[in-house]
Amino acid sequence: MRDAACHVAPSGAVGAAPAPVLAAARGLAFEAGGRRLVDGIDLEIREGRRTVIMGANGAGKSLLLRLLHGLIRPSAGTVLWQGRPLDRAARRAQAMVFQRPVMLRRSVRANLRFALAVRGLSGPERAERERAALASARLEELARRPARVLSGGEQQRLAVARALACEPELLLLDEPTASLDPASTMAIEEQLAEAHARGVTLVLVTHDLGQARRIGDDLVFLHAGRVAEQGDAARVLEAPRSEAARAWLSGRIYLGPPPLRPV
Ligand SMILES: Nc1ncnc2c1ncn2[C@@H]1O[C@H](COP(=O)(O)OP(=O)(O)OP(=O)(O)O)[C@@H](O)[C@H]1O
Repeated sequence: MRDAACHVAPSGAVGAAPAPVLAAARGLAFEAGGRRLVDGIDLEIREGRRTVIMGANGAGKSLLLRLLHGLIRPSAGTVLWQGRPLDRAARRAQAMVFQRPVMLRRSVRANLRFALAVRGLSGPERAERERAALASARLEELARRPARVLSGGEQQRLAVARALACEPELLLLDEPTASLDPASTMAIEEQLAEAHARGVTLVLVTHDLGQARRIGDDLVFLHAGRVAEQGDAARVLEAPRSEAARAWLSGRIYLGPPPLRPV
């Protein structure tokens, strides 16, 4: 990942070649309502890394995630996937999990089946992925229950398992544990740890400092639609260099520049 002058090597990899860049943003901007909400973002997501995105409410974290996933089109700049502009095939190599799980009005099992059906898998392979997803979400006992009656934590475990069942190379998560209790949060983090161990690259938006410490390899701190700071997660959390990150991490309210730019 990089800002104006900062390239971040994978942590602990002194002298080792950095992992290849999987996804990148180049001069990424998004405008709406006469304001530039995301402004000039440059970053690189490296294969197998866990990147945490933090910043105050309204800093542009969700917009950045949506831009990276191709859900919204940038007003300027580009999202690259393995060095090429993001296209349909690249989007299929990604999955996204939202703060509020989006469940079909069907059973837990049918939600998994629906996600897998569009992937052109053989019957046995679909059945195996379905079994593995139910196990990783610890929902075997609830497989026949309507997904929408599950608790918030159960639904989010299902959402993560469903996204991972499609075997994405990159999983983007937008505050997946924001409304969950510590036990449910830990269950989601275990799913993410398993996925990471299998080589899935993770990008996670969170306000939870403990979670950022537990999960983050790299950290991108946004302020007013721009990257205020990025680097090794432990370093940014312990010794932030930007005033925006310093203020936020110490619980102060920072209203300093740059404001969201009118366009
Ligand atoms: N389609 C849109 N049209 C106009 N403004 C928008 C649009 N989408 C987002 N915004 C605004 O852009 C800013 C950034 O939104 P975003 O959802 O990315 O923030 P965030 O950092 O994820 O915040 P939070 O931590 O509260 O979830 C907010 O001020 C929001 O109101």
